[in-house]
Amino acid sequence: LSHIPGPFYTKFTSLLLKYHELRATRTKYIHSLHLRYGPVVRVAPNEVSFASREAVKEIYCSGGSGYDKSAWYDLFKVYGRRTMFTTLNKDDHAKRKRILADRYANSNVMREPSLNGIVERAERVVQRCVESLGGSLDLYICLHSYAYDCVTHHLFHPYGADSLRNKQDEEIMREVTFDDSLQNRQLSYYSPTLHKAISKFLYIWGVKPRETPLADKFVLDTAAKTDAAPFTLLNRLQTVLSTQSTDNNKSNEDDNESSKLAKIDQLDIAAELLDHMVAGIDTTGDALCFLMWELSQPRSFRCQTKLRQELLSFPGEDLSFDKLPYLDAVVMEGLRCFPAIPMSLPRIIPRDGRTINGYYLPEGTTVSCQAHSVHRIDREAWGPDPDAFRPERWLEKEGKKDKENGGAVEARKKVFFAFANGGRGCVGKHLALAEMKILLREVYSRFTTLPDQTMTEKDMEMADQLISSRPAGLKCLLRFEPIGGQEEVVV
Ligand code: HEM
Repeated sequence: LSHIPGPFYTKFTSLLLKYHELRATRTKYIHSLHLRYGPVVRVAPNEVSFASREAVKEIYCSGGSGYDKSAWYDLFKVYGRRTMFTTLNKDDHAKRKRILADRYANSNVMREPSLNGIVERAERVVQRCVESLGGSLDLYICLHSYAYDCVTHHLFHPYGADSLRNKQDEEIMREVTFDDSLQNRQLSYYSPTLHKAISKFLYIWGVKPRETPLADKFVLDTAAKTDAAPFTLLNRLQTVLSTQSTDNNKSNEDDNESSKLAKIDQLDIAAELLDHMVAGIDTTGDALCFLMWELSQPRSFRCQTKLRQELLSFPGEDLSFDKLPYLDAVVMEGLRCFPAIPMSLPRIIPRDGRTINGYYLPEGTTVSCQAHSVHRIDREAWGPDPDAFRPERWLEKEGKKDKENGGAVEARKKVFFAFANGGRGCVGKHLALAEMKILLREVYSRFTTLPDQTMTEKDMEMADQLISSRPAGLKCLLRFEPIGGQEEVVV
């Protein structure tokens, strides 16, 4: 890869990259290389990072699902099983996705029983805000509880969690959210032998493996239920399992639709559900946390006020959000500036190699895009102020040049990478967006939010985890002021 732009040492070694991975600063390091070398940069002898429209399209969307995932995803196996997320090749992935994608379709998420569960949980957050009046509220905890309760509602209803009110459920959320296994898991990936040899010492040094016994047990127990609500993923997976057993009793000639799907057993069901539960907690929790922190800064008061004005002009019942374009713009801009998964999503160059952005890459090269850079480097899409939080960029009228590119906002949406892109993009996107919009509507139509004075910018710096990113201080204290005085807050 020596013909590709990048620091000279990356021709010979990946040590600096690994150092940044261990320090939880990989995303920022790669971004600094993009700022210096442009949209294509060699980051290790066998790895290239891209930050361009063309690369996103080729790596993640060509042939529908883009290139196969790299073996790095083995780190995320659950109960020793591969899930949809950890499946490396696209055919197996497509089989699993066919089973469950309809549970995440917008039409299923926007159904009343699904949506009402989210609204109920958002009201519990408002209750917490009310209780905090006169002091501050740790939104980091509160929003992770909200995300946990919402996602388990969608996966398991009526067996979803209630961590916003129940301490035992909160313990499960904390176990997942405060996981500190980054370094341990990286070492097990890069050097399994060394990892095995020194694993006991690692524990003594505080470099712990991922351990979530409470969450594991909760999901194993709940996944065995056979009477979950029709809109849930558990219901869908149990139905497939029972159809599969019936089909096994029929002759081969009778083989039907289920043969096109991956075969699953009870442990696969639990693994898939645990994966989705974990995928739905930190992502939505952190995305909302960074966004509400930004809205609470003096520099963004203008946006907070504009959002409130819109919410108060269309109060209440309409849950489709059609009449709330500024809310949509705030959420999009939040996910652009603070994507919960800001880092590289590694894929492998297929047989015979490929050319991306004019550079030939041989088979087996690791390639990736990271949302943090894709959302900033392309000045044509983002303009001269990519680091500014400016929701209006999602509402701007088209200029002449934009028209040629298919419209300013439409063009921007094509580069938007917070949920990745193509057939392996985020299946929970509609659920996440509904959770975010409902929560912001419930909070900002009642309160002004301000940062607590004990908080520092450092507390809210982006700290990489294995796949997502969280505030470095593991807290986000905000103060809530009722817009019409204390007695006006109606939950
Ligand atoms: C703001 C919130 C969220 C963001 C930013 C987000 C982002 C992403 C991204 C970038 C990916 C691709 C990862 C990769 O290629 O390695 C992904 C995949 C995935 N997400 Fe999300 N996600 C969010 C919320 C959710 C929620 C609520 C769920 C609910 C269950 C979910 C479930 C999944 C699953 C199962 C996959 C794997 C999809 C596949 O491999 O086909 N996500 N997400």
